Amino acid sequence: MSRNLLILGAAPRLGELRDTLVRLEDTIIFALIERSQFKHNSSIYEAGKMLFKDGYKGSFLSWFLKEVEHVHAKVRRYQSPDEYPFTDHLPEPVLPPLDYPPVLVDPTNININDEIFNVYVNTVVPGITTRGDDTNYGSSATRDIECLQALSRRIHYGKFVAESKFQDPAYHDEYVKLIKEKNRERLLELLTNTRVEELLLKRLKTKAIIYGQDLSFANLDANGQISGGTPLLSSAASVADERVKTRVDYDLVVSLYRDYVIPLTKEVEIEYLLHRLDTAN
Ligand SMILES: O=C(O)C(=O)C[C@]1(C(=O)O)C=C[C@@H](O)C=C1
Repeated sequence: MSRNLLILGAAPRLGELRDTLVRLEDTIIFALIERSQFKHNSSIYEAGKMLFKDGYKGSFLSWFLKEVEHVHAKVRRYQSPDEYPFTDHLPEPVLPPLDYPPVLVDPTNININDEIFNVYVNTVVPGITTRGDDTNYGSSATRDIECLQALSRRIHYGKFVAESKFQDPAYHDEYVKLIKEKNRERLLELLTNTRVEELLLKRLKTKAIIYGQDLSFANLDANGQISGGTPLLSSAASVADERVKTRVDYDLVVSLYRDYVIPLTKEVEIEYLLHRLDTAN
Protein backbone atom coordinates (compact mmCIF):
# COMPACT_ATOMS: atom_id res chain seq x y z
CA MET A 1 0.00 0.00 0.00
CA SER A 2 2.76 2.36 -0.94
CA ARG A 3 1.77 5.98 -1.37
CA ASN A 4 5.25 7.09 -2.46
CA LEU A 5 3.94 7.47 -5.99
CA LEU A 6 1.90 10.40 -4.82
CA ILE A 7 4.93 12.64 -4.63
CA LEU A 8 5.65 11.94 -8.24
CA GLY A 9 2.59 13.79 -9.47
CA ALA A 10 1.74 13.44 -13.14
CA ALA A 11 5.24 12.71 -14.47
CA PRO A 12 6.91 9.68 -12.86
CA ARG A 13 10.69 9.95 -13.11
CA LEU A 14 12.43 6.86 -14.45
CA GLY A 15 15.35 7.08 -11.99
CA GLU A 16 13.01 7.11 -8.98
CA LEU A 17 10.93 4.28 -10.41
CA ARG A 18 14.08 2.20 -10.92
CA ASP A 19 15.08 2.90 -7.29
CA THR A 20 11.77 1.35 -6.25
CA LEU A 21 12.41 -1.68 -8.48
CA VAL A 22 15.83 -2.09 -6.82
CA ARG A 23 14.25 -1.97 -3.35
CA LEU A 24 11.67 -4.55 -4.40
CA GLU A 25 14.53 -6.92 -5.28
CA ASP A 26 15.28 -7.10 -1.54
CA THR A 27 11.64 -7.72 -0.69
CA ILE A 28 11.41 -10.52 -3.27
CA ILE A 29 14.68 -12.23 -2.28
CA PHE A 30 13.75 -12.24 1.42
CA ALA A 31 10.24 -13.49 0.65
CA LEU A 32 11.70 -16.36 -1.38
CA ILE A 33 14.15 -17.21 1.44
CA GLU A 34 11.23 -17.28 3.88
CA ARG A 35 9.21 -19.65 1.67
CA SER A 36 12.19 -21.92 0.97
CA GLN A 37 12.52 -22.96 4.64
CA PHE A 38 9.41 -25.13 4.22
CA LYS A 39 8.96 -28.16 2.00
CA HIS A 40 7.08 -27.98 -1.26
CA ASN A 41 3.81 -29.03 0.45
CA SER A 42 2.22 -29.55 -2.94
CA SER A 43 -1.22 -30.33 -1.49
CA ILE A 44 -1.79 -26.65 -0.72
CA TYR A 45 -1.83 -25.96 -4.48
CA GLU A 46 -4.24 -28.75 -5.44
CA ALA A 47 -7.94 -27.94 -5.81
CA GLY A 48 -10.19 -30.21 -3.79
CA LYS A 49 -7.35 -31.54 -1.64
CA MET A 50 -8.68 -29.94 1.53
CA LEU A 51 -12.23 -30.02 2.83
CA PHE A 52 -13.55 -26.53 3.48
CA LYS A 53 -16.57 -26.25 5.75
CA ASP A 54 -17.79 -23.32 3.66
CA GLY A 55 -17.92 -25.57 0.57
CA TYR A 56 -15.02 -23.87 -1.25
CA LYS A 57 -13.74 -26.10 -4.04
CA GLY A 58 -10.36 -24.56 -4.91
CA SER A 59 -6.90 -25.05 -3.40
CA PHE A 60 -5.85 -24.07 0.11
CA LEU A 61 -3.64 -21.28 -1.28
CA SER A 62 -6.48 -19.89 -3.42
CA TRP A 63 -8.82 -19.91 -0.45
CA PHE A 64 -6.25 -18.18 1.75
CA LEU A 65 -5.51 -15.59 -0.94
CA LYS A 66 -9.22 -14.86 -1.35
CA GLU A 67 -9.66 -14.33 2.40
CA VAL A 68 -6.55 -12.12 2.72
CA GLU A 69 -7.55 -10.04 -0.29
CA HIS A 70 -11.04 -9.53 1.15
CA VAL A 71 -9.54 -7.92 4.25
CA HIS A 72 -7.00 -5.92 2.27
CA ALA A 73 -9.68 -4.67 -0.15
CA LYS A 74 -11.66 -3.36 2.82
CA VAL A 75 -8.71 -1.21 3.89
CA ARG A 76 -8.26 0.18 0.35
CA ARG A 77 -5.21 -1.82 -0.75
CA TYR A 78 -6.47 -2.18 -4.32
CA GLN A 79 -7.29 1.48 -4.69
CA SER A 80 -3.57 2.14 -4.69
CA PRO A 81 -2.41 2.30 -8.34
CA ASP A 82 0.52 -0.06 -7.66
CA GLU A 83 -1.54 -2.87 -6.08
CA TYR A 84 -3.46 -5.51 -8.04
CA PRO A 85 -5.54 -8.37 -6.59
CA PHE A 86 -5.29 -12.04 -7.60
CA THR A 87 -8.97 -12.71 -6.85
CA ASP A 88 -12.20 -11.01 -7.88
CA HIS A 89 -15.58 -10.16 -6.33
CA LEU A 90 -13.78 -8.20 -3.61
CA PRO A 91 -15.73 -6.05 -1.13
CA GLU A 92 -15.78 -2.26 -1.18
CA PRO A 93 -13.47 -0.46 1.26
CA VAL A 94 -14.88 0.34 4.67
CA LEU A 95 -12.93 3.61 4.63
CA PRO A 96 -13.42 6.69 2.42
CA PRO A 97 -11.34 6.66 -0.78
CA LEU A 98 -7.86 8.17 -0.81
CA ASP A 99 -7.11 10.90 -3.29
CA TYR A 100 -4.53 9.45 -5.69
CA PRO A 101 -3.49 11.95 -8.34
CA PRO A 102 -4.03 10.45 -11.80
CA VAL A 103 -0.58 9.23 -12.91
CA LEU A 104 -1.55 6.32 -15.13
CA VAL A 105 -3.79 6.21 -18.19
CA ASP A 106 -4.87 2.58 -17.92
CA PRO A 107 -8.39 2.24 -19.36
CA THR A 108 -8.33 -1.58 -19.42
CA ASN A 109 -6.93 -1.87 -15.87
CA ILE A 110 -4.26 -4.38 -16.93
CA ASN A 111 -3.85 -7.20 -14.43
CA ILE A 112 -1.64 -10.20 -15.29
CA ASN A 113 -1.79 -11.82 -11.86
CA ASP A 114 -3.19 -15.09 -13.27
CA GLU A 115 0.02 -15.50 -15.25
CA ILE A 116 2.15 -14.55 -12.23
CA PHE A 117 0.26 -17.04 -10.06
CA ASN A 118 0.82 -19.90 -12.54
CA VAL A 119 4.54 -19.19 -12.92
CA TYR A 120 4.95 -18.91 -9.18
CA VAL A 121 3.10 -22.11 -8.27
CA ASN A 122 4.34 -24.28 -11.14
CA THR A 123 7.94 -23.06 -11.50
CA VAL A 124 9.13 -20.93 -8.61
CA VAL A 125 7.87 -22.95 -5.64
CA PRO A 126 9.15 -26.34 -6.90
CA GLY A 127 12.50 -24.63 -7.63
CA ILE A 128 13.13 -22.96 -4.26
CA THR A 129 11.78 -25.71 -1.98
CA THR A 130 12.75 -29.31 -1.33
CA ARG A 131 10.31 -32.04 -2.25
CA GLY A 132 8.01 -33.41 0.40
CA ASP A 133 5.41 -32.47 2.95
CA ASP A 134 6.16 -31.04 6.41
CA THR A 135 2.49 -30.13 7.14
CA ASN A 136 3.37 -26.44 7.56
CA TYR A 137 0.53 -25.52 5.24
CA GLY A 138 -0.50 -22.23 6.85
CA SER A 139 3.10 -21.03 7.14
CA SER A 140 3.90 -22.00 3.56
CA ALA A 141 0.78 -20.33 2.16
CA THR A 142 1.43 -17.18 4.20
CA ARG A 143 4.91 -16.94 2.62
CA ASP A 144 3.45 -17.73 -0.80
CA ILE A 145 1.09 -14.79 -0.49
CA GLU A 146 3.98 -12.50 0.46
CA CYS A 147 5.98 -13.69 -2.56
CA LEU A 148 3.00 -13.31 -4.90
CA GLN A 149 2.18 -9.81 -3.69
CA ALA A 150 5.79 -8.64 -4.02
CA LEU A 151 6.13 -10.13 -7.52
CA SER A 152 2.81 -8.64 -8.59
CA ARG A 153 3.73 -5.16 -7.34
CA ARG A 154 7.11 -5.35 -9.06
CA ILE A 155 5.73 -6.53 -12.37
CA HIS A 156 2.79 -4.11 -12.50
CA TYR A 157 5.20 -1.29 -11.72
CA GLY A 158 5.91 -1.62 -15.42
CA LYS A 159 2.90 0.66 -15.95
CA PHE A 160 4.64 3.56 -14.22
CA VAL A 161 7.89 2.82 -16.04
CA ALA A 162 6.02 2.80 -19.36
CA GLU A 163 4.25 6.06 -18.55
CA SER A 164 7.56 7.67 -17.72
CA LYS A 165 9.09 6.48 -21.00
CA PHE A 166 6.01 7.62 -22.92
CA GLN A 167 6.31 11.11 -21.43
CA ASP A 168 10.02 11.42 -22.14
CA PRO A 169 10.22 14.21 -24.79
CA ALA A 170 13.13 12.41 -26.50
CA TYR A 171 10.96 9.37 -27.31
CA HIS A 172 7.36 10.63 -27.06
CA ASP A 173 6.67 11.00 -30.79
CA GLU A 174 8.22 7.62 -31.54
CA TYR A 175 6.03 5.95 -28.91
CA VAL A 176 2.89 7.64 -30.25
CA LYS A 177 3.72 6.45 -33.77
CA LEU A 178 4.38 2.84 -32.69
CA ILE A 179 1.26 2.75 -30.49
CA LYS A 180 -0.88 3.94 -33.41
CA GLU A 181 0.70 1.27 -35.61
CA LYS A 182 0.20 -1.33 -32.80
CA ASN A 183 3.80 -2.30 -33.44
CA ARG A 184 4.58 -4.62 -30.51
CA GLU A 185 7.95 -5.66 -31.83
CA ARG A 186 9.34 -2.14 -32.15
CA LEU A 187 7.76 -1.08 -28.85
CA LEU A 188 9.60 -3.94 -27.18
CA GLU A 189 12.88 -2.81 -28.73
CA LEU A 190 12.33 0.81 -27.76
CA LEU A 191 11.50 0.13 -24.12
CA THR A 192 14.26 -2.44 -23.62
CA ASN A 193 17.47 -1.28 -21.96
CA THR A 194 19.89 -4.20 -22.10
CA ARG A 195 22.51 -2.50 -19.93
CA VAL A 196 19.98 -1.93 -17.11
CA GLU A 197 18.91 -5.58 -17.32
CA GLU A 198 22.50 -6.89 -17.22
CA LEU A 199 23.37 -4.76 -14.21
CA LEU A 200 20.16 -5.83 -12.48
CA LEU A 201 20.96 -9.55 -12.90
CA LYS A 202 24.50 -9.09 -11.57
CA ARG A 203 23.30 -7.09 -8.58
CA LEU A 204 20.57 -9.64 -7.91
CA LYS A 205 23.05 -12.51 -7.84
CA THR A 206 25.29 -10.69 -5.35
CA LYS A 207 22.30 -9.79 -3.18
CA ALA A 208 20.93 -13.36 -3.22
CA ILE A 209 24.37 -14.63 -2.17
CA ILE A 210 24.76 -12.11 0.65
CA TYR A 211 21.19 -12.27 1.96
CA GLY A 212 21.12 -16.05 1.58
CA GLN A 213 23.99 -16.76 3.96
CA ASP A 214 23.15 -18.64 7.10
CA LEU A 215 24.78 -16.66 9.91
CA SER A 216 23.57 -19.02 12.59
CA PHE A 217 25.06 -18.85 16.08
CA ALA A 218 27.36 -21.77 15.31
CA ASN A 219 29.31 -19.51 12.99
CA LEU A 220 29.70 -16.61 15.42
CA ASP A 221 32.33 -16.31 18.16
CA ALA A 222 31.59 -15.16 21.74
CA ASN A 223 31.66 -11.53 20.60
CA GLY A 224 29.11 -12.16 17.90
CA GLN A 225 31.80 -11.88 15.22
CA ILE A 226 31.89 -14.29 12.33
CA SER A 227 34.34 -17.05 13.15
CA GLY A 228 36.25 -19.46 10.91
CA GLY A 229 34.40 -22.03 8.83
CA THR A 230 31.85 -19.81 7.15
CA PRO A 231 33.41 -16.56 6.01
CA LEU A 232 31.10 -13.73 5.12
CA LEU A 233 30.70 -13.84 1.39
CA SER A 234 30.45 -10.67 -0.58
CA SER A 235 30.53 -11.75 -4.21
CA ALA A 236 29.59 -14.44 -6.64
CA ALA A 237 33.28 -15.23 -7.12
CA SER A 238 33.79 -16.10 -3.46
CA VAL A 239 30.76 -18.38 -3.51
CA ALA A 240 32.18 -20.25 -6.48
CA ASP A 241 35.52 -20.57 -4.65
CA GLU A 242 34.00 -21.70 -1.36
CA ARG A 243 31.11 -23.75 -2.79
CA VAL A 244 28.94 -22.51 0.05
CA LYS A 245 25.26 -23.37 0.11
CA THR A 246 22.95 -20.39 0.48
CA ARG A 247 19.41 -20.45 1.90
CA VAL A 248 17.90 -19.87 -1.51
CA ASP A 249 19.61 -20.95 -4.73
CA TYR A 250 20.98 -17.67 -6.10
CA ASP A 251 21.05 -18.97 -9.66
CA LEU A 252 17.34 -19.71 -9.38
CA VAL A 253 16.66 -16.17 -8.21
CA VAL A 254 18.57 -14.85 -11.22
CA SER A 255 16.73 -17.11 -13.65
CA LEU A 256 13.39 -16.15 -12.07
CA TYR A 257 14.13 -12.54 -12.95
CA ARG A 258 15.69 -13.25 -16.33
CA ASP A 259 12.98 -15.65 -17.55
CA TYR A 260 9.86 -14.27 -15.86
CA VAL A 261 10.05 -11.05 -13.83
CA ILE A 262 11.68 -8.88 -16.50
CA PRO A 263 9.73 -10.37 -19.45
CA LEU A 264 6.43 -10.02 -17.56
CA THR A 265 7.28 -6.42 -16.61
CA LYS A 266 7.88 -5.74 -20.29
CA GLU A 267 4.59 -7.43 -21.14
CA VAL A 268 2.83 -5.03 -18.75
CA GLU A 269 4.72 -2.09 -20.28
CA ILE A 270 3.71 -3.05 -23.81
CA GLU A 271 0.06 -3.70 -22.90
CA TYR A 272 -0.04 -0.39 -21.07
CA LEU A 273 1.42 1.49 -24.02
CA LEU A 274 -0.87 -0.20 -26.53
CA HIS A 275 -3.88 1.23 -24.65
CA ARG A 276 -2.22 4.51 -23.70
CA LEU A 277 -4.02 6.51 -26.37
CA ASP A 278 -7.39 4.74 -26.14
CA THR A 279 -9.16 7.48 -24.18
CA ALA A 280 -7.50 10.28 -26.12
CA ASN A 281 -8.94 9.16 -29.47
O1 LIG B 1 14.16 0.07 -16.12
C1 LIG B 1 13.51 0.01 -17.16
O2 LIG B 1 13.71 0.79 -18.12
C2 LIG B 1 12.47 -0.98 -17.31
O3 LIG B 1 11.74 -0.94 -18.28
C3 LIG B 1 12.35 -2.10 -16.33
C4 LIG B 1 13.10 -3.33 -16.82
C5 LIG B 1 12.97 -4.40 -15.70
O4 LIG B 1 12.03 -5.17 -15.74
O5 LIG B 1 13.79 -4.36 -14.79
C6 LIG B 1 12.45 -3.83 -18.06
C7 LIG B 1 12.92 -3.50 -19.28
C8 LIG B 1 14.20 -2.83 -19.50
O6 LIG B 1 14.93 -3.49 -20.48
C9 LIG B 1 14.99 -2.70 -18.27
C10 LIG B 1 14.51 -3.02 -17.05
